[in-house]
Amino acid sequence: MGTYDALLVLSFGGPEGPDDVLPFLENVVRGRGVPRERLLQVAEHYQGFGGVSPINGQNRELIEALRPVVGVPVYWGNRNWHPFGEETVLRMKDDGVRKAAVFATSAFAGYSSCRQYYEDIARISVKGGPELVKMRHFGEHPGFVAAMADHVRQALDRLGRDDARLVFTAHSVPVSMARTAGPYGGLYEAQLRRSAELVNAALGRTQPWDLVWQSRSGPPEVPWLEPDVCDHLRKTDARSVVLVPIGFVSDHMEVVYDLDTEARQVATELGLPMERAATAGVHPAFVRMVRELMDEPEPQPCALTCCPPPRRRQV
Ligand SMILES: CC1=C(CCC(=O)O)c2cc3nc(cc4[nH]c(cc5[nH]c(cc1n2)c(C)c5CCC(=O)O)c(CCC(=O)O)c4C)C(CCC(=O)O)=C3C
Ligand SMILES: [Fe+2]
Repeated sequence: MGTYDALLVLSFGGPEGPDDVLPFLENVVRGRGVPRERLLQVAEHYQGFGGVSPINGQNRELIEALRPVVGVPVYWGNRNWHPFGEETVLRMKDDGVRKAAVFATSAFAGYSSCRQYYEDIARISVKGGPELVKMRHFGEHPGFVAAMADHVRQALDRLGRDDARLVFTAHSVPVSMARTAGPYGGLYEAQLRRSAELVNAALGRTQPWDLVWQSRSGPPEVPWLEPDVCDHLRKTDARSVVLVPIGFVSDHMEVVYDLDTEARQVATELGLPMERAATAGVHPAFVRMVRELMDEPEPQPCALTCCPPPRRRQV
């Protein structure tokens, strides 16, 4: 059994009831200069779903699917909500785990999607506890691509039209963060484009596709990646659309609110036929990919200079 004696699924975390919502959001934006109005607005998105983010259920399902496949104990820890990574690592230490593979539930390069997970690992690591080895980016891995391609195919079938345009979406980030992603910059967007191209190719499609952004936050004067998915739907000349949330590995709040609620409403207003492809979730090819990542030679950690944290406004 490889070099790892456990797997740690390291994720974002999400609220599990109405009273969790604000404390969770405060954890997310601690020291990040997200305006209070945005926070309250996002709180409403969560309250619309009974204060429960789908992300925890998705992670529980993923972990159950991983257990029989990875052959070592699987642990779960989050950055922003219970079970916190800090507590999980103490449990791993008690259990005598020596060296754990860390699967961060985020596929691409960038501060929010990669560096911040290294920061989590540094923060939660304890003396005498397990060594935590973060697996590499996987957005271009054949397992991720196969899972997404399958889900796009299913969405195309549901749509039942031959004029569909694939509109890939990912979480917007500040332009400054996109510029400094990866060792040479621009890697978040570059990896997303390659991943989208691979999914398109796996489907045998040669039609053009789009990559657009969603879920922007931050103060309005700070530029974030554009166009926003809803603006894009208003402008597109496509006759029908499949939204493909390539930037997310499971159907969490950004997907069920920003796509299935907001973007859906725009499409309905426009009379634009639209389906949303499922995220990778617990697709068998995606689950197998995690095992394959664990069997690879131990990855070199990203250089400390890549994907630097954004400069924060003083608060
Ligand atoms: C690139 C990226 C991913 C994709 C990679 C990955 O999947 O990791 C991602 C995922 C997620 N983001 C999530 C939730 C939130 N993100 C926020 C804020 C922000 N995200 C950012 C970026 C990203 N975020 C950024 C640059 C900010 C601005 C503040 C900051 O610089 O940090 C805020 C604060 C409110 C708001 O501003 O919207 C919330 C609540 C959830 C959980 C959803 C659930 O509960 O189901 C998930 C999976
Ligand atoms: Fe986010």
